[in-house]
Amino acid sequence: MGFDYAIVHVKYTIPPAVLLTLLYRPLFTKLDVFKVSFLVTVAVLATLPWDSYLIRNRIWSYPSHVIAGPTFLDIPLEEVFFFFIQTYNTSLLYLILSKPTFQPVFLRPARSSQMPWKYHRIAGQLFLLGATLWGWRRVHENGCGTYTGLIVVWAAPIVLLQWTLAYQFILGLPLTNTILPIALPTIYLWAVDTLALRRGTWVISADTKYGVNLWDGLEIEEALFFLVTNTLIVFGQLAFDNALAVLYTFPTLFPNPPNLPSPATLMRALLTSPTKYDGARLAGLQDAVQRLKRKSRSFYLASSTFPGPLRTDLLLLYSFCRVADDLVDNAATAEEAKEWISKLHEFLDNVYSDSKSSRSSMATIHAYFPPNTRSALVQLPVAKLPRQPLQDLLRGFEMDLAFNNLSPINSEGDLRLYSERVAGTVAQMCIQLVFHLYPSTLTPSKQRKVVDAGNRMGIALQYVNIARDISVDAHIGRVYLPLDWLREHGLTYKEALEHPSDARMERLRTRLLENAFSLYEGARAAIESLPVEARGPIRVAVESYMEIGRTLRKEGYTVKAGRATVPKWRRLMVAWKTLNRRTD
Ligand SMILES: CC(C)=CCC/C(C)=C/CC/C(C)=C/CC/C(C)=C/[C@@H]1[C@@H](COP(=O)(O)OP(=O)(O)O)[C@]1(C)CC/C=C(\C)CC/C=C(\C)CCC=C(C)C
Repeated sequence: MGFDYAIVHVKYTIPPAVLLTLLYRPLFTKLDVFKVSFLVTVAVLATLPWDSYLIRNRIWSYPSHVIAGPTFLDIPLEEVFFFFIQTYNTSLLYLILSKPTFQPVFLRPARSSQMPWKYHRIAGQLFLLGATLWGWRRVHENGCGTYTGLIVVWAAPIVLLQWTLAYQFILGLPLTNTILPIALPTIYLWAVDTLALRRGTWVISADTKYGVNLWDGLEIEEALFFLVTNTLIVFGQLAFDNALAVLYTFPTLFPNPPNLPSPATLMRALLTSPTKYDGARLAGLQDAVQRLKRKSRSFYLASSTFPGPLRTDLLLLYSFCRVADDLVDNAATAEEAKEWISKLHEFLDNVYSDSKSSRSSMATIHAYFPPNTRSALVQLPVAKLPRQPLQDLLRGFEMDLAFNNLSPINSEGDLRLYSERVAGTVAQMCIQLVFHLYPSTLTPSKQRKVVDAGNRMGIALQYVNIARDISVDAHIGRVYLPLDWLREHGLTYKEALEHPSDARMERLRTRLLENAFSLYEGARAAIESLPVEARGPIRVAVESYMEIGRTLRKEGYTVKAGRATVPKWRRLMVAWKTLNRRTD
């Protein structure tokens, strides 16, 4: 009896598990727990009979002085624990590395005659079939290729199934989602194995191995075993995510998908032919991701912390708000801007009208809006959003048009109304989307209170936005600071437009930021009443933006294109701290 194998765990497998858990803990959703538990269960169940066979046939063995003693199906418990912890560690690494990627946009729609990567699929299948036959022969020969053959015969059919179901996803995703989560734990386990074998923790029988080392101390069979098992785990995660992407991306194929889908539902999603994928929806999502990436670094970072289906809806909402705002802002004349707003109102009339068909809405979109904006309108998740905040948002844009050598913002009340319309509404819609996806246990009146707090938070964010953009806005003939504030500081509207960096304007910026932070302080506790899946991500979205306000309050901040910017490393720090923090 000994503890060498247990010490390998204490030294090499448990510390990464703790580290990865701490890193991913704030983002760990119920769906992640379900996914990891499912894979761990499958991995342990699939490995036990195989490993038991290997041990009983003395392909490998454990000297009695290195294991504690208890076994299950002749497998030392330390080894059973290894299957569990390896699957857990590799799965968590995959979850962390794949988090920044919005995976649904890597689904490929296909026409029946033209399956993307058809030949890659066939080549992969032939290779894995060939490998299985090759392994089978090595096992039958019962010579030095036996152990390799047993690894291949056991793993290749499972990889073949995973490949057949998810090859498009596997081939399309960035390498950070595929090769990297396989390579990192494999190399790590190769290093651990080198140390363990050198110390004789486990021994491979000389008769059933090739006797070839990848490097001194690492047998080729062991190297293959870790590579193959990590591939099984990551491909398992990818197949699972492929199913989730199909399930949550195509409401016409899967209306109201459950938050925790059953294996049967997942299989149905995986078996859905790519010819049925809605190409327009995928294009809309791709446009939305690119739009967010280009236009808002704060919300782009925050978006990756949201769970999949909520991320989809928020991206589509962002895309609509951005397109509408840009159409109005980039219009050459006030007349043109007004026309865009009335077209957008007509769009809302159409999509919220019971009597108009979706075909007539599409016709309006095609007749009125430029091609590069259409996907944002078509994909707006209207079924999950009330009409009122969208309409108020357009009324906020209308207020922008009233700037004409004059300002429509006379008082602090006007500023608040404007900010409520352009940003309070956005916050209300974000919360509606959260409640739609993750039904809350709060009473309707408490839910309304949360929406009200969200509204105030939206106003706070808009104040920060205005404080950041004083110079940029002055260049386009707008000063959003209330006229009575300007008067209190002896400034006329014209002076404020011409001298946005005047010391008095700086004092007004400080006053606006104070208001922003006081609204923020009053509203932030309500985030903790949101469904648990949304709390951390909403905190990140809010804090990443408020960090711009904190930067503006410090002296000597960096300005890019006339705007204060927060360096990437600081945005990441804020996101990380925020995810781990709780407001009281
Ligand atoms: C994570 C993610 C994808 C979030 C998307 C949020 C979203 C839908 C944002 C829409 C943004 C937008 C283009 C709106 C049009 C009107 C506008 C310009 C509003 C200002 C945004 C600033 O964006 P940006 O800096 O890119 O704008 P400009 O370059 O100046 O054009 C706003 C400041 C509004 C943003 C407000 C929110 C995102 C609301 C945040 C509040 C919550 C999520 C609720 C908090 C909940 C509680 C309970 C307190």
